[in-house]
Amino acid sequence: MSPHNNRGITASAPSDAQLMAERSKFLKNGATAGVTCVPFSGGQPKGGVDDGPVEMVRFGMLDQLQGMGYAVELSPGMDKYRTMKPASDPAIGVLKNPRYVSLAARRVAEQVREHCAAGRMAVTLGGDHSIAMGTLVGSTAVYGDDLCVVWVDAHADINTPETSESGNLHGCPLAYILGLCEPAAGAGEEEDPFAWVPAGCVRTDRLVYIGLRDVDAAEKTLLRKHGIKAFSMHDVDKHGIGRVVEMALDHVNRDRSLPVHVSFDVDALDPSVAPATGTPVRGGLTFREGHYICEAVAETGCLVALDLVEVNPALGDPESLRQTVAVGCSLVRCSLGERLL
Ligand SMILES: NC(=[NH2+])NCCC[C@H](N)C(=O)O
Ligand SMILES: [Mn+2]
Ligand SMILES: [Mn+2]
Repeated sequence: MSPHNNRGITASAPSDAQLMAERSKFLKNGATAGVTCVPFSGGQPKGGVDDGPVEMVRFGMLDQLQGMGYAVELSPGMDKYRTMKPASDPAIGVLKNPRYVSLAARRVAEQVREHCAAGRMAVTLGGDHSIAMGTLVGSTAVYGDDLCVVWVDAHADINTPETSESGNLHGCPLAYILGLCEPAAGAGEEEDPFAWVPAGCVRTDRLVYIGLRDVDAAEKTLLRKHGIKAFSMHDVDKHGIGRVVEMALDHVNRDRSLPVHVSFDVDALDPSVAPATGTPVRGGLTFREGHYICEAVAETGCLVALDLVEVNPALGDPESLRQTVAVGCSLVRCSLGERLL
């Protein structure tokens, strides 16, 4: 192809970076990915999910983003997430590792806030899903309650300390974010390590779920009580993923004029597609359905933050690990604008 147009003026093709900058409506530095790796497993009992980010990076995640034309700005000090575990962290009620989860999420919040404030696309690699408490505090600190959340998951992760049966905080982040938790009466940081989370920083009408199929009874009650929109796998079967994503975005962001944060739990995918994860549930999204969600959100130009969580390289054989890490990387690439054609 000739670089000259018919007026004889040299027209240079726009660079990938220019294309991306035009495509992201809210990012002043949309050609930079602000990546935060969070090797953290304290929100659930299985070891190994803390190796998720390292494995994704080893698989080439950052090089792949650079190959797409992104500059990568990596948050420093990821090893600190492993060493910041308090010496003593007894359960508070049913909640396990509450102080550790709180410390880690608080640090995530600061690192994500910095990326968002600099106008970068904030990409957070987990780690278990409790870290989304941090990512959402970070993104809403910059975008306020305009921020829309698309939560892609087999689970609703909306248990309160009162409703959680497991005591695992990766099942609770949205309850804190939406402000559904009773403040521990008169409690300071010691009784309520999550007092720093701005309750209600995400509005219940700006949250939408895709992929649900394992929701606790008390969580169903909460979803109904607060009128939170959710598209289960039943809805995906009924309408098809194309229609579901359109309806989901119409619900939170009808005019596609608000910033969007996608929190993608890899267990939303069917275990045949993403086997290496701590709480797999059969009957999940296909490979294409998962990618379609990411591509369709990318096309809106509204994405400002993405979490990719719950990849656990310790679970399953080497092929399960490879497959899950690879799919994690490709979901991130699609979300950041990789196109099939
Ligand atoms: N992020 C996840 N994988 N969450 C699973 C949560 C499972 C269950 N609802 C619980 O609260 O323990
Ligand atoms: Mn899940
Ligand atoms: Mn989850």
